[in-house]
Amino acid sequence: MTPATPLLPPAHWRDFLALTKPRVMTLVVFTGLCGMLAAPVGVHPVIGFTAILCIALGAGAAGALNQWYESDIDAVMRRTQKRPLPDGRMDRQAALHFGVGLGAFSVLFMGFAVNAVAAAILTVSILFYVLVYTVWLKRRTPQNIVIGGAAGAFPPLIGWAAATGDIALLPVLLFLFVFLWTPPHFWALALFMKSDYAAAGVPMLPVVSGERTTRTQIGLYTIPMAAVAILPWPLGLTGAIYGIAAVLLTGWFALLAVRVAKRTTHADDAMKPEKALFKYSILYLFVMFGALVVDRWFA
Ligand code: HEM
Ligand SMILES: CC(C)=CCC/C(C)=C/CC/C(C)=C/COP(=O)(O)OP(=O)(O)O
Repeated sequence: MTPATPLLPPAHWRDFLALTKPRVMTLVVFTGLCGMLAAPVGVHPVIGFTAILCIALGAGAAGALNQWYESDIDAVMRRTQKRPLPDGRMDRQAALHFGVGLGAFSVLFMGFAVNAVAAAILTVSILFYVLVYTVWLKRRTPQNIVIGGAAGAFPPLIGWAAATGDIALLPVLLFLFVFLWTPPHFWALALFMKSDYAAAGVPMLPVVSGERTTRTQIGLYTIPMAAVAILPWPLGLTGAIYGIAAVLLTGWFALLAVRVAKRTTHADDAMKPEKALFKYSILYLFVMFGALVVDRWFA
Protein backbone atom coordinates (compact mmCIF):
# COMPACT_ATOMS: atom_id res chain seq x y z
CA MET A 1 0.00 0.00 0.00
CA THR A 2 1.38 3.41 -0.92
CA PRO A 3 1.61 5.78 2.03
CA ALA A 4 -0.72 8.78 1.80
CA THR A 5 1.01 11.95 0.60
CA PRO A 6 1.13 14.38 3.51
CA LEU A 7 -0.82 17.58 2.89
CA LEU A 8 1.54 20.51 2.44
CA PRO A 9 0.70 24.05 3.47
CA PRO A 10 0.32 26.52 0.56
CA ALA A 11 3.72 27.25 -0.97
CA HIS A 12 5.50 30.57 -0.58
CA TRP A 13 5.46 32.91 -3.56
CA ARG A 14 9.23 32.51 -3.79
CA ASP A 15 8.75 28.83 -4.52
CA PHE A 16 6.36 29.62 -7.36
CA LEU A 17 8.95 32.02 -8.71
CA ALA A 18 11.64 29.31 -8.43
CA LEU A 19 9.40 27.01 -10.50
CA THR A 20 9.72 29.43 -13.42
CA LYS A 21 13.56 29.11 -13.55
CA PRO A 22 13.93 32.90 -13.46
CA ARG A 23 17.70 33.07 -14.02
CA VAL A 24 17.72 30.98 -17.20
CA MET A 25 14.59 32.72 -18.43
CA THR A 26 16.21 36.21 -18.27
CA LEU A 27 18.22 35.35 -21.38
CA VAL A 28 15.20 33.74 -23.07
CA VAL A 29 13.22 36.93 -22.48
CA PHE A 30 16.13 39.16 -23.52
CA THR A 31 16.48 37.40 -26.89
CA GLY A 32 12.72 37.83 -27.35
CA LEU A 33 12.95 41.53 -26.54
CA CYS A 34 15.86 41.99 -28.96
CA GLY A 35 13.98 40.09 -31.68
CA MET A 36 11.17 42.58 -31.23
CA LEU A 37 13.44 45.63 -31.17
CA ALA A 38 15.32 44.44 -34.26
CA ALA A 39 12.10 44.37 -36.31
CA PRO A 40 11.75 47.12 -38.91
CA VAL A 41 8.46 48.44 -37.51
CA GLY A 42 7.78 50.36 -34.32
CA VAL A 43 5.62 48.69 -31.68
CA HIS A 44 3.26 50.53 -29.36
CA PRO A 45 4.98 50.38 -25.94
CA VAL A 46 1.94 48.77 -24.31
CA ILE A 47 1.79 46.05 -26.98
CA GLY A 48 5.55 45.58 -26.78
CA PHE A 49 5.46 45.27 -23.01
CA THR A 50 2.57 42.82 -23.20
CA ALA A 51 4.41 40.67 -25.72
CA ILE A 52 7.53 40.46 -23.55
CA LEU A 53 5.43 39.76 -20.46
CA CYS A 54 3.72 36.91 -22.33
CA ILE A 55 7.08 35.42 -23.39
CA ALA A 56 8.24 35.61 -19.75
CA LEU A 57 5.04 34.02 -18.45
CA GLY A 58 5.05 31.33 -21.15
CA ALA A 59 8.69 30.48 -20.53
CA GLY A 60 8.01 30.43 -16.77
CA ALA A 61 5.07 28.12 -17.29
CA ALA A 62 7.24 25.80 -19.37
CA GLY A 63 9.85 25.80 -16.60
CA ALA A 64 7.18 24.96 -14.00
CA LEU A 65 5.79 22.08 -16.06
CA ASN A 66 9.34 20.83 -16.63
CA GLN A 67 9.93 20.79 -12.86
CA TRP A 68 6.55 19.16 -12.22
CA TYR A 69 7.41 16.33 -14.62
CA GLU A 70 10.97 15.69 -13.52
CA SER A 71 10.96 16.16 -9.75
CA ASP A 72 12.20 12.55 -9.47
CA ILE A 73 15.38 13.41 -11.41
CA ASP A 74 15.74 16.75 -9.64
CA ALA A 75 15.68 14.98 -6.28
CA VAL A 76 18.79 13.00 -7.24
CA MET A 77 20.94 15.78 -8.71
CA ARG A 78 22.82 18.02 -6.29
CA ARG A 79 22.25 21.12 -8.44
CA THR A 80 18.47 20.68 -8.36
CA GLN A 81 17.75 18.98 -5.02
CA LYS A 82 16.69 22.21 -3.32
CA ARG A 83 13.97 23.02 -5.87
CA PRO A 84 10.48 23.40 -4.34
CA LEU A 85 9.14 19.97 -5.42
CA PRO A 86 12.07 17.66 -4.59
CA ASP A 87 12.60 19.60 -1.36
CA GLY A 88 8.97 18.98 -0.37
CA ARG A 89 8.07 22.67 -0.11
CA MET A 90 5.26 22.48 -2.63
CA ASP A 91 2.38 20.23 -3.50
CA ARG A 92 2.71 18.59 -6.96
CA GLN A 93 -0.86 19.50 -7.90
CA ALA A 94 -0.18 23.15 -7.13
CA ALA A 95 2.84 23.12 -9.44
CA LEU A 96 0.85 21.47 -12.22
CA HIS A 97 -2.06 23.88 -11.93
CA PHE A 98 0.31 26.83 -11.80
CA GLY A 99 2.15 25.69 -14.96
CA VAL A 100 -0.96 24.90 -16.98
CA GLY A 101 -2.77 28.05 -15.86
CA LEU A 102 0.18 30.34 -16.53
CA GLY A 103 0.88 28.73 -19.90
CA ALA A 104 -2.74 29.03 -21.06
CA PHE A 105 -2.94 32.61 -19.82
CA SER A 106 0.28 33.63 -21.60
CA VAL A 107 -0.85 32.19 -24.93
CA LEU A 108 -4.39 33.61 -24.76
CA PHE A 109 -3.16 37.02 -23.64
CA MET A 110 -0.59 37.05 -26.48
CA GLY A 111 -3.28 36.02 -28.97
CA PHE A 112 -5.84 38.63 -27.93
CA ALA A 113 -3.56 41.55 -27.06
CA VAL A 114 -0.71 41.09 -29.57
CA ASN A 115 -1.33 38.78 -32.53
CA ALA A 116 -2.03 35.20 -33.54
CA VAL A 117 1.38 34.50 -35.11
CA ALA A 118 3.24 35.39 -31.90
CA ALA A 119 0.73 33.36 -29.85
CA ALA A 120 1.14 30.35 -32.16
CA ILE A 121 4.95 30.37 -31.92
CA LEU A 122 4.75 30.82 -28.14
CA THR A 123 2.47 27.76 -27.98
CA VAL A 124 4.92 25.74 -30.07
CA SER A 125 7.86 26.72 -27.84
CA ILE A 126 6.07 25.82 -24.61
CA LEU A 127 4.93 22.47 -26.04
CA PHE A 128 8.38 21.84 -27.47
CA TYR A 129 10.12 22.37 -24.14
CA VAL A 130 7.58 20.42 -22.12
CA LEU A 131 6.55 17.58 -24.44
CA VAL A 132 9.39 17.16 -26.96
CA TYR A 133 12.33 17.91 -24.66
CA THR A 134 11.19 17.09 -21.11
CA VAL A 135 8.73 14.24 -21.62
CA TRP A 136 9.94 12.62 -24.81
CA LEU A 137 13.67 13.10 -25.42
CA LYS A 138 15.46 14.05 -22.20
CA ARG A 139 15.45 10.56 -20.69
CA ARG A 140 15.87 8.74 -23.99
CA THR A 141 18.71 10.10 -26.09
CA PRO A 142 21.86 12.22 -25.83
CA GLN A 143 20.46 14.18 -28.80
CA ASN A 144 17.79 15.50 -26.37
CA ILE A 145 19.18 19.01 -26.20
CA VAL A 146 20.00 19.24 -29.91
CA ILE A 147 16.37 18.69 -30.91
CA GLY A 148 14.60 19.83 -27.74
CA GLY A 149 16.84 22.87 -27.45
CA ALA A 150 14.93 24.40 -30.35
CA ALA A 151 12.37 25.48 -27.74
CA GLY A 152 14.76 28.07 -26.35
CA ALA A 153 15.52 29.40 -29.84
CA PHE A 154 11.96 30.55 -30.61
CA PRO A 155 11.83 33.79 -28.54
CA PRO A 156 13.56 36.04 -31.14
CA LEU A 157 10.98 34.80 -33.66
CA ILE A 158 8.16 35.48 -31.19
CA GLY A 159 9.45 39.00 -30.50
CA TRP A 160 9.76 39.77 -34.22
CA ALA A 161 6.31 38.31 -34.92
CA ALA A 162 4.83 40.36 -32.09
CA ALA A 163 6.08 43.51 -33.84
CA THR A 164 5.36 42.62 -37.46
CA GLY A 165 2.72 39.87 -37.36
CA ASP A 166 5.04 37.93 -39.64
CA ILE A 167 8.40 36.16 -39.83
CA ALA A 168 11.38 37.03 -42.02
CA LEU A 169 14.92 35.91 -42.83
CA LEU A 170 16.67 37.76 -39.98
CA PRO A 171 14.61 36.23 -37.13
CA VAL A 172 14.92 32.80 -38.78
CA LEU A 173 18.72 33.26 -38.70
CA LEU A 174 18.46 34.32 -35.05
CA PHE A 175 16.47 31.15 -34.35
CA LEU A 176 19.16 29.06 -36.06
CA PHE A 177 21.88 30.91 -34.17
CA VAL A 178 20.40 30.12 -30.71
CA PHE A 179 19.59 26.58 -31.90
CA LEU A 180 23.26 25.97 -32.82
CA TRP A 181 24.54 27.81 -29.73
CA THR A 182 22.61 25.50 -27.39
CA PRO A 183 24.72 22.32 -27.76
CA PRO A 184 28.08 24.00 -26.94
CA HIS A 185 26.35 25.96 -24.13
CA PHE A 186 24.86 22.90 -22.54
CA TRP A 187 27.51 20.26 -23.25
CA ALA A 188 30.18 22.54 -21.73
CA LEU A 189 28.13 22.47 -18.53
CA ALA A 190 27.37 18.78 -18.87
CA LEU A 191 31.13 18.05 -18.93
CA PHE A 192 31.53 19.36 -15.38
CA MET A 193 28.09 18.14 -14.20
CA LYS A 194 28.53 14.67 -15.66
CA SER A 195 28.33 12.83 -12.34
CA ASP A 196 24.99 14.49 -11.48
CA TYR A 197 23.45 13.36 -14.76
CA ALA A 198 24.98 9.89 -14.45
CA ALA A 199 23.54 9.52 -10.93
CA ALA A 200 20.09 10.53 -12.17
CA GLY A 201 20.31 8.22 -15.20
CA VAL A 202 19.86 11.07 -17.68
CA PRO A 203 21.59 10.10 -20.96
CA MET A 204 23.48 13.34 -21.55
CA LEU A 205 26.27 13.10 -24.13
CA PRO A 206 29.27 12.94 -21.71
CA VAL A 207 27.52 10.14 -19.77
CA VAL A 208 26.63 8.05 -22.83
CA SER A 209 29.46 8.74 -25.27
CA GLY A 210 32.19 10.02 -22.99
CA GLU A 211 34.15 13.22 -22.58
CA ARG A 212 36.20 12.91 -25.76
CA THR A 213 33.13 12.73 -28.05
CA THR A 214 31.45 15.58 -26.17
CA ARG A 215 34.49 17.82 -26.57
CA THR A 216 34.63 17.06 -30.30
CA GLN A 217 30.89 17.72 -30.70
CA ILE A 218 31.25 21.09 -28.93
CA GLY A 219 33.95 22.02 -31.45
CA LEU A 220 31.89 20.78 -34.39
CA TYR A 221 28.70 22.65 -33.44
CA THR A 222 30.70 25.84 -32.97
CA ILE A 223 31.53 25.94 -36.70
CA PRO A 224 27.97 26.35 -38.08
CA MET A 225 27.05 28.45 -35.04
CA ALA A 226 29.84 30.90 -35.86
CA ALA A 227 28.80 31.04 -39.52
CA VAL A 228 25.16 31.75 -38.69
CA ALA A 229 26.15 34.28 -36.01
CA ILE A 230 28.08 36.38 -38.54
CA LEU A 231 25.90 35.73 -41.62
CA PRO A 232 23.37 38.59 -41.11
CA TRP A 233 26.20 41.07 -41.80
CA PRO A 234 27.35 39.86 -45.26
CA LEU A 235 23.68 39.33 -46.18
CA GLY A 236 23.10 43.04 -45.53
CA LEU A 237 20.55 42.39 -42.78
CA THR A 238 22.70 44.26 -40.25
CA GLY A 239 25.45 46.85 -40.44
CA ALA A 240 29.08 46.89 -39.37
CA ILE A 241 28.39 47.45 -35.66
CA TYR A 242 26.79 44.03 -35.40
CA GLY A 243 29.19 42.54 -37.95
CA ILE A 244 32.38 43.57 -36.15
CA ALA A 245 30.96 42.69 -32.71
CA ALA A 246 29.89 39.30 -34.09
CA VAL A 247 33.32 38.55 -35.56
CA LEU A 248 35.17 39.49 -32.37
CA LEU A 249 32.79 37.89 -29.86
CA THR A 250 32.35 34.76 -31.95
CA GLY A 251 36.11 34.54 -32.46
CA TRP A 252 36.55 34.41 -28.68
CA PHE A 253 33.79 31.79 -28.42
CA ALA A 254 35.56 29.68 -31.06
CA LEU A 255 38.87 30.01 -29.24
CA LEU A 256 37.34 28.74 -26.00
CA ALA A 257 35.57 25.94 -27.89
CA VAL A 258 38.88 24.86 -29.44
CA ARG A 259 40.42 24.77 -25.96
CA VAL A 260 37.57 22.55 -24.79
CA ALA A 261 37.84 20.32 -27.86
CA LYS A 262 41.62 19.86 -27.51
CA ARG A 263 41.63 19.09 -23.81
CA THR A 264 42.45 15.45 -23.25
CA THR A 265 42.82 14.96 -19.52
CA HIS A 266 42.69 17.22 -16.46
CA ALA A 267 45.34 19.93 -16.43
CA ASP A 268 45.61 22.44 -13.60
CA ASP A 269 44.02 25.59 -15.07
CA ALA A 270 42.55 28.33 -12.89
CA MET A 271 39.25 27.40 -14.49
CA LYS A 272 38.55 24.35 -16.60
CA PRO A 273 38.06 25.36 -20.24
CA GLU A 274 34.54 23.89 -20.26
CA LYS A 275 33.56 26.07 -17.31
CA ALA A 276 35.03 29.11 -19.03
CA LEU A 277 33.09 28.29 -22.22
CA PHE A 278 29.82 27.75 -20.34
CA LYS A 279 30.13 31.09 -18.52
CA TYR A 280 31.16 32.92 -21.67
CA SER A 281 28.33 31.33 -23.69
CA ILE A 282 25.79 33.23 -21.58
CA LEU A 283 27.55 36.58 -21.73
CA TYR A 284 28.12 36.02 -25.45
CA LEU A 285 24.44 35.59 -26.27
CA PHE A 286 23.46 38.64 -24.20
CA VAL A 287 26.04 40.85 -25.92
CA MET A 288 25.37 39.52 -29.43
CA PHE A 289 21.66 40.28 -29.16
CA GLY A 290 22.43 43.64 -27.54
CA ALA A 291 24.78 44.48 -30.43
CA LEU A 292 22.08 43.54 -32.92
CA VAL A 293 19.66 46.04 -31.40
CA VAL A 294 22.28 48.80 -31.17
CA ASP A 295 23.13 48.17 -34.81
CA ARG A 296 19.52 48.23 -36.02
CA TRP A 297 18.73 51.38 -34.07
CA PHE A 298 21.84 53.46 -34.42
CA ALA A 299 23.70 52.33 -37.55
C1 HEM B 1 17.84 22.31 -24.03
C2 HEM B 1 18.58 23.40 -23.98
C3 HEM B 1 19.27 23.88 -22.73
C4 HEM B 1 19.67 23.17 -21.65
C5 HEM B 1 19.52 21.67 -21.39
C6 HEM B 1 20.24 24.12 -20.73
C7 HEM B 1 20.72 23.79 -19.48
C8 HEM B 1 21.19 24.68 -18.58
C9 HEM B 1 21.55 24.33 -17.23
C10 HEM B 1 21.42 22.93 -16.64
C11 HEM B 1 21.98 25.45 -16.63
C12 HEM B 1 22.45 25.57 -15.19
C13 HEM B 1 21.31 26.28 -14.55
C14 HEM B 1 21.10 26.01 -13.17
O1 HEM B 1 22.06 26.16 -12.41
O2 HEM B 1 19.96 25.66 -12.86
C15 HEM B 1 21.89 26.52 -17.58
C16 HEM B 1 22.21 27.83 -17.32
C17 HEM B 1 21.79 28.86 -18.09
N1 HEM B 1 21.18 28.77 -19.31
FE1 HEM B 1 20.87 27.09 -20.36
N2 HEM B 1 20.17 25.38 -21.25
C18 HEM B 1 19.57 25.27 -22.47
C19 HEM B 1 19.29 26.30 -23.31
C20 HEM B 1 19.34 27.62 -22.94
C21 HEM B 1 18.81 28.68 -23.71
C22 HEM B 1 18.12 28.53 -25.06
C23 HEM B 1 19.04 29.83 -23.02
C24 HEM B 1 18.69 31.23 -23.37
C25 HEM B 1 18.54 31.68 -24.59
C26 HEM B 1 19.74 29.46 -21.81
C27 HEM B 1 20.16 30.35 -20.85
C28 HEM B 1 20.83 30.02 -19.71
C29 HEM B 1 21.27 30.99 -18.72
C30 HEM B 1 21.08 32.49 -18.75
C31 HEM B 1 21.88 30.26 -17.70
C32 HEM B 1 22.55 30.78 -16.42
C33 HEM B 1 21.58 30.77 -15.30
C34 HEM B 1 22.21 31.21 -14.00
O3 HEM B 1 22.84 32.25 -13.96
O4 HEM B 1 22.05 30.47 -13.03
N3 HEM B 1 19.91 28.11 -21.79
N4 HEM B 1 21.42 26.02 -18.76
C1 LIG C 1 8.10 29.36 -23.93
C2 LIG C 1 9.54 29.39 -24.07
C3 LIG C 1 10.12 30.51 -24.79
C4 LIG C 1 10.24 28.41 -23.50
C5 LIG C 1 11.66 28.34 -23.50
C6 LIG C 1 12.07 27.33 -22.53
C7 LIG C 1 13.49 26.96 -22.75
C8 LIG C 1 13.74 25.96 -23.76
C9 LIG C 1 14.46 27.50 -22.01
C10 LIG C 1 15.86 27.20 -22.07
C11 LIG C 1 16.17 25.76 -21.83
C12 LIG C 1 16.34 25.33 -20.44
C13 LIG C 1 15.84 26.11 -19.28
C14 LIG C 1 16.90 24.21 -20.26
C15 LIG C 1 17.10 23.63 -18.96
O1 LIG C 1 17.24 22.28 -19.20
P1 LIG C 1 16.68 21.24 -18.19
O2 LIG C 1 15.22 21.39 -18.11
O3 LIG C 1 17.20 19.91 -18.59
O4 LIG C 1 17.43 21.79 -16.92
P2 LIG C 1 17.33 21.39 -15.40
O5 LIG C 1 18.18 20.20 -15.23
O6 LIG C 1 17.88 22.61 -14.73
O7 LIG C 1 15.89 21.16 -15.09
